[in-house]
Amino acid sequence: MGGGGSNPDPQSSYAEFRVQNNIWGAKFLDRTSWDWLKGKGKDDSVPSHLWRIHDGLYDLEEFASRHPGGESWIRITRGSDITEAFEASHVHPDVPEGLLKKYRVGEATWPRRSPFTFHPQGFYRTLKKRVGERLGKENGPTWKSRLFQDLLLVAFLLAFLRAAVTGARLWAVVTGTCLALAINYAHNFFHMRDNVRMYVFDLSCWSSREWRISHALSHHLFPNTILDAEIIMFYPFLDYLPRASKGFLLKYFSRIYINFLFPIFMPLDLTKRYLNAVVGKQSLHPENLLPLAELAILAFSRGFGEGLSLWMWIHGSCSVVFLIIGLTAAHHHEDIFHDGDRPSPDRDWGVGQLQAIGERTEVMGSPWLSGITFGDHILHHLFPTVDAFRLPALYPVLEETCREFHVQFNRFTYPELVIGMYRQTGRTVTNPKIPISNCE
Ligand code: HEM
Repeated sequence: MGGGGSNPDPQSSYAEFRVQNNIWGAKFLDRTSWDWLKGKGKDDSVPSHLWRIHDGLYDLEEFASRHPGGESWIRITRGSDITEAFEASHVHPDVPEGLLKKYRVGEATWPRRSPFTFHPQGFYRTLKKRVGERLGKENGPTWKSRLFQDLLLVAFLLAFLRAAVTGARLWAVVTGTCLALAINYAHNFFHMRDNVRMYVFDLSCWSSREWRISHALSHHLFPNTILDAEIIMFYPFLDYLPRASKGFLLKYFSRIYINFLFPIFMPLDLTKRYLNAVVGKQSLHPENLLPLAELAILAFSRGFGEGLSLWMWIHGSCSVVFLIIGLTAAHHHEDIFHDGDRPSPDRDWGVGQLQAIGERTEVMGSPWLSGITFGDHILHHLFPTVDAFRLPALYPVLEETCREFHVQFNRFTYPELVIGMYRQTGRTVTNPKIPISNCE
């Protein structure tokens, strides 16, 4: 990252190492969420049996199984710095912070590798306090939210049955579209404490368990930096970072050919997961078998060849719809911070989030539309455990705090973000102007 004294050194950072050495071919199977976690642990230099939060070292082994948010969040992050995850996950921090004291075993004497800070009087902590007060005790899913997820699931199941009975490609495409919308919303649920609706995500070729790492712990906490696993998800086909070394193909043609690769990205991820399971590099969990169960149903009703073809149409369409919505949702535009651009002098984590996100004006404040198109993105990034249906009520608090700290959040129309996304793929020059500043 450009600027900022405690930033990770790009040359030694595992994330950068992965971009340069671990992309494709023989190393293809190594590029997983679990590898990102291992790399982060290496970068953070935290003893492998402990967890770091701010400058404290904690032994959370015994606490993990009692963690109200779910055991896995704690287990998978052992041996790393979880400051950002801890701060962002607890909108009511009093109880978690009180509990922490019990598990403190030492002091971390080396600086954090993260570029971000959480000053008690800074932007994020101030905003979080106000948001906590505004929400009251409740931040989990509302009944409307649960109903919405269930309706999206039912739409997928009905379309799937229709495709299985008729064998029609059109119904396979409708099924894939319904699936993409259902998993977009299911992403709201995998950020929360463990719950059954988060597994809707696993009906697709993605895995909620892996996305809790590559998306919740990586992308969400370090958006558009080299610590963001999603920023290099499409490398070497596409590179969103403004690098001078970008070759001719990446610079001029990736914006064209990437569209033709959309249908295969999600099925490729599933293939990688299964291959890694075969070679013993990762284990499969029951929810990872859901796409296979879909294939079995289709093969049973249509025969293997036609069933496989339908399955590919469903997941190819899902991949296209999901990626079109996801890539144009909020993060890629030339006026949005990408690693290498000059960051704001205030390294507050919340300000960093504002710099790396653009809000789409068309869906802002409307959870029914935002939920299926990754809208209300800024508030969702800042408070990922708060239900999508509770976010619109938080805009007045966000706006008031932005005014007070002299920061603003980016707003774009959808066409601006689509055009910006394609232009960003060819950007080679870093942005010296600070997109959002509260210091100059
Ligand atoms: C990797 C780090 C962590 C992550 C990602 C995480 C995630 C979560 C999530 C998703 C929830 C549910 C939030 C909700 O429903 O509002 C939660 C709740 C909670 N977590 Fe964590 N957590 C982490 C670390 C910790 C630690 C270290 C502690 C304390 C030692 C802790 C204590 C709690 C408590 C007490 C709650 C319940 C809070 C409430 O109901 O208001 N968490 N956590």
